[in-house]
Amino acid sequence: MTVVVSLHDAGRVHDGVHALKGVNLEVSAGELVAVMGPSGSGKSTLLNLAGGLDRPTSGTVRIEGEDLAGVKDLAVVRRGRVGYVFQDLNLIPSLTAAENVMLPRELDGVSAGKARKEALAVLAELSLGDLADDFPEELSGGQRQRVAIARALVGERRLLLADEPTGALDTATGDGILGLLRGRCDAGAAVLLVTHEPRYAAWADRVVFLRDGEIADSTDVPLESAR
Ligand SMILES: Nc1ncnc2c1ncn2[C@@H]1O[C@H](COP(=O)(O)OP(=O)(O)OP(=O)(O)O)[C@@H](O)[C@H]1O
Repeated sequence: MTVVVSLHDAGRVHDGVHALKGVNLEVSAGELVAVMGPSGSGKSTLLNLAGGLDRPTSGTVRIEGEDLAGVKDLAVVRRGRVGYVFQDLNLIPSLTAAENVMLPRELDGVSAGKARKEALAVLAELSLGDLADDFPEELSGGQRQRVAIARALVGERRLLLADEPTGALDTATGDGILGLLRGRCDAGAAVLLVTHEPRYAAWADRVVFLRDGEIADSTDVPLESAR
């Protein structure tokens, strides 16, 4: 299987705090890896490095074989290859749901017409088709969460990163989101999912446990689990 993202001995120091220490991790196409661990163990830092939102202070991060240390503008790598669902939803309040989802594609040079078509298709997949022209403030918390997820999924990105994507959602909707991530994964994406919930980790192929910035354990999830 093609390795989509790899961290080699990757570390990140924030103001003297070792948020991540010498982490080695590879996620291949078709693989969903759940990242678990106590608060402050480095889960978000790991996701930020894997997605090129932040650079390591030691070690190497590669996305589809490309060493990010040699990339001047990480935004280009992110927009084209990485979908990221943030903990805070980060929707732009002055744009409709569809426009929020279209934005990363338009920034990539896709025409407005094509970007809208893609956005409407993903929104429909997330049962948000009727709300495409609503603004974030007109949506419920759960609906906003799903729009943020639609924005991460649009455009066939090879690497999807989700930081507690089910946080504001009820169990049924959360299961729906996991099903979607799993579907993208089975279609060839690599997915890294931070979650505190074992029921969601059961959808993963592998669970990585972080403690004090290090991988304390890594376990393959048996196929007969919740999936
Ligand atoms: N920008 C920053 N500046 C200073 N310290 C930071 C920064 N980001 C993270 N840290 C520190 O790095 C460590 C790891 O943080 P991180 O957010 O990655 O953990 P986490 O496992 O995602 O936590 P949580 O589950 O609470 O979100 C913590 O000690 C945190 O205080």
